[in-house]
Amino acid sequence: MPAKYPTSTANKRAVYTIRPKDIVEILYHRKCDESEEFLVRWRTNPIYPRPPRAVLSWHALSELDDCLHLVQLYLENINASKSSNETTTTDGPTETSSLSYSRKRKLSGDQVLSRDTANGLLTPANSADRSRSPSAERTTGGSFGPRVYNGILQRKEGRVIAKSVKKLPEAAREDVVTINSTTLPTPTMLLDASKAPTKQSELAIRMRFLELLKPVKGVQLQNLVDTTTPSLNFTFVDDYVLRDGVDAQEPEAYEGCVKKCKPNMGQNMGCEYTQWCECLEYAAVDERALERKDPKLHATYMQAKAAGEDIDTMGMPKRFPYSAPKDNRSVPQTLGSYYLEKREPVYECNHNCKCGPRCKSRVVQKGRKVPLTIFKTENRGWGVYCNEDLMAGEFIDTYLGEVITDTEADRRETESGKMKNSYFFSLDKFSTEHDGEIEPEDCFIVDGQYMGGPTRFINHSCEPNCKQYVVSFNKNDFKLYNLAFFAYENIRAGTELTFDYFDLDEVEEDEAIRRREEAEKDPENKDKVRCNCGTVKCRGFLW
Ligand SMILES: C[S@@+](CC[C@H](N)C(=O)[O-])C[C@H]1O[C@@H](n2cnc3c(N)ncnc32)[C@H](O)[C@@H]1O
Repeated sequence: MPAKYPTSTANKRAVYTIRPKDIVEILYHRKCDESEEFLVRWRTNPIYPRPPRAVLSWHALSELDDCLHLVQLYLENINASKSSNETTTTDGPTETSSLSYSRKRKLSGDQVLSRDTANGLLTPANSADRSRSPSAERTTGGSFGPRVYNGILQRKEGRVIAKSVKKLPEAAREDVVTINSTTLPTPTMLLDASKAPTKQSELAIRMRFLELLKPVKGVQLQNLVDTTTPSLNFTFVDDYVLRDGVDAQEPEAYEGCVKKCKPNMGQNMGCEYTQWCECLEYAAVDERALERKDPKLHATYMQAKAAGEDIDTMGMPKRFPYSAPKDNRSVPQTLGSYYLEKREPVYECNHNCKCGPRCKSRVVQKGRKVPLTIFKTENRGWGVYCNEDLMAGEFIDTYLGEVITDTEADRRETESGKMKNSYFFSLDKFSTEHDGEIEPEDCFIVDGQYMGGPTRFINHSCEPNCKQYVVSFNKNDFKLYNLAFFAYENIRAGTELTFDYFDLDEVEEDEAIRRREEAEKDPENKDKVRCNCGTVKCRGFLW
């Protein structure tokens, strides 16, 4: 291991908390005096690239409290190098997916730092000898980076820096390892690091994630597979986070049902008569009821529908999206089978409506009611299951995240690189590509990578048990609406929840096998992300 000096400063150092913005990366770790320490590469001032501004220095875990996400990234790197010869799965925050309608998932690999291992010149294992002799360093060839040392930290101009090795007593300097910092960590260092303990840091990371998860009621974390934790570089949110260029109507401006709907209509469930409810103006027409009620209008409607023409359906009977609430509250309201199959947008009532809070057209807006667990899968990173049985049509939760413009989405995709997964979900249900009126480039995109809810951990399956639906509380806003997951079949408690990221129509088994075999044979596909959904209808690859 590198230098023995000066572990005695550990207590003094512990008062400092290091700022993430001062760190380029964490390079290496070791166990020292029973605690795990990390070798940090500092962001150096280009004008003073050498000490006293430290380039590299060792830090106790307690000093890295604000940088645990960087420690986590480092540990993922170590694990990836450990298992580089094994089959790896893309996992956690470092991967991506994309969801839904037209925007294709792009993705990719992870944020594991790639290194030019061929250039690894010095290793800590043998550096003790070399470290005492600058000439040893020279024999490694190449240009020399500043020395690596256990600097004594001091505070200066609001940042933590280390004193130059030259300021150490002569005797102590002898013990300081000197290596070329530009080529770290070497493969041997990584190998050594892979053997050093990580229990304390893993526990600290786990505790930090549980803190992040605490405000998310009814969601637990479970890992029976390994010691990892979902990315700390993630914020749980309970609503969309609107970014530049995305504007939402004020809820006061939503158009509600105000003319005939009343809280005490029919069975005291609010909107009772579908042809009167203004919120259902664009909802699916109940064709059988229309035929019964007005055969002439029905014929006109059917003709217009067959010709693909727009027709004003206000005043026609519509299909309610949800089953009626039961007195027995243990029976949830469910999405009707018509909507479940046809995937037509669901329009819920809003707070400007006169129907009141008990109205049966209010389900998604009341939020998640089912308890979920984010759990580690064997080969698909983190996934989600529900702790209770779900009925077909039961609402699970919405997909949340930052809502961004198409231009911003392009910028993020470019920035994240060719193989970077995106976690994008396009709000393009009403785009011209889907017979709507919004130009595709004007559609917003939900990016759930760094902000979102538990549904962001739901994995893909080519034969899913859940589906995503468009749910709007504001029938006139075609750009901003909710993406809601509903159970597509009865799902037993503890079964992983999945949906089809590509939202493809059902593919027959033979066709899926044909596609899979074709994809596997194509050498172009060697860099693609393999789908591990394990279903008979698996199409082979995610992207
Ligand atoms: C939206 S995330 C789902 C949560 C993710 N598993 C995690 O650990 O954060 C999508 C990523 O999960 C992984 N994934 C999802 N479904 C998968 C599948 N069927 N097979 C393999 N990997 C899958 C892929 O790495 C994908 O990029």
